[in-house]
Parts: sequence; structure tokens; C-alpha cells
Amino acid sequence: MDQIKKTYLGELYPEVDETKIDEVVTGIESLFEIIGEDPNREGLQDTPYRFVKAFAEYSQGYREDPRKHLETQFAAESHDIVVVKDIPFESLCEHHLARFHGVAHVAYIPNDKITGLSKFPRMINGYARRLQVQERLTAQVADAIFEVLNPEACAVVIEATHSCMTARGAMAHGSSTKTFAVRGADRNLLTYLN
Ligand SMILES: Nc1nc2c(ncn2[C@@H]2O[C@H](COP(=O)(O)OP(=O)(O)OP(=O)(O)O)[C@@H](O)[C@H]2O)c(=O)[nH]1
Ligand SMILES: [Zn+2]
Repeated sequence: MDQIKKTYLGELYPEVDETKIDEVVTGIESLFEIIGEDPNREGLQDTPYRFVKAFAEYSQGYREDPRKHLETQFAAESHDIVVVKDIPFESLCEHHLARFHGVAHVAYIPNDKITGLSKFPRMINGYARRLQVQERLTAQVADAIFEVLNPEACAVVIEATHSCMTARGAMAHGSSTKTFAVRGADRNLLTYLN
């Protein structure tokens, strides 16, 4: 890997010792050898670098506090229900480092505060861009809304496709997983998210 690329990766992960990045690159080259590939052939030469670079995006959530987005708040003028549906997200399953992706839906009954609508996708992606399981992602999103906005109640539904069970393993093409989290007293909120 040339020095310019190495420096670039160092800038993406400022707290990380450069030798660690070298170790990852060497590891990926070894993986290519294990599967019978030539790490030096032209098409693969830059792939370890690209992988480490792409991983900075997949793991962007570790370098932010997703709850901060919900701190942009306005006074609630009513206790009427707010529903935001079909928020897209991309995540990585922590067992296989395989992509899982889908949509999240949120609903809440404001108490004294509301937040900007765009803050929900920002917050959700802050939790999604980590190594995750869908259940934890759903719970983290619900807890963040409940604890930062202090609503009367909130509900979160996540629908996702896990490539670790559609593109390998069980090969369950077309399967999807739905997870639900409710905080506060009003489980009826879920009916708005179907
Ligand atoms: N509950 C839950 N399981 C997940 C999630 N993402 C992946 N998994 C599962 O994690 C499990 C890991 O099982 P293991 O038996 O340790 O791994 P494996 O041998 O690769 O399993 P297979 O995927 O069945 O081939 C698999 O059943 C995956 O479907 C998730 O978000 N939530
Ligand atoms: Zn998986």
C-alpha cells in the first residue's frame, strides 16, 4: 500500500496506531490467499485499503453520540401522536459482519417536547452504523427517544433483511425480521406502525 493511502487511512482512524491498520491489511491479504486468490493481482491490490476505508463508514456510529441529535427540541403544543415511517438504515450483523438493512418506524406521544423529524433518521443511523443485532438496535432507538425526549410513550418497529441468512447459511431468500420495542404505558402506539 502506498504512503498516500496509508496516510489517508490514518486520518480516518486518528486514534488508531498505524501498525494496527497494517495488520488488518496483511490479514485481508492472507484471507485472499486462504481462498486461493492472489493478493498481488491488479484487481485486488487496493482491496484491503478500500475495505478498511469502507469500514470507517460502516462503523461511523462509534464516533458519534446518536442521542445528541434528539437534543434539538421544540416545545410541544399538544400530546398528539407523531409517526415517522420508512426510515432506511444500513447495518452490519455482529456475528458475520454481513449487511443487514431495512426500514425503521417510530411513533411517540410528546409530553412537553418534540424534536426535528430529520433527527430520527440521524439518530437511527448513529446506532445502525455499528456492529449490531436487530434487537439491540431496536431497543437503543426506543431508549434514546424515551430518555431524551421524555414522551408519554414511544414505539419502534424495525423490519430488516439479513444477508447472513439470505445470501449464505440458511439461504432464506426473501425472509425478513421484524422487531418491536415500546417504552411507556401505551402499547396501542404499535398499531400506528403496521
Ligand atoms: N437474534 C439475532 N440473530 C442474528 C442477527 N443477525 C444474525 N443473527 C444470527 O446469528 C446466528 C449466529 O449463529 P451461529 O450458529 O453462531 O453462526 P453460523 O454457524 O454462521 O449460523 P448460520 O447462520 O445458521 O449458518 C445466526 O442464526 C444468525 O441468523 C440479529 O440481528 N439478531
Ligand atoms: Zn449474521
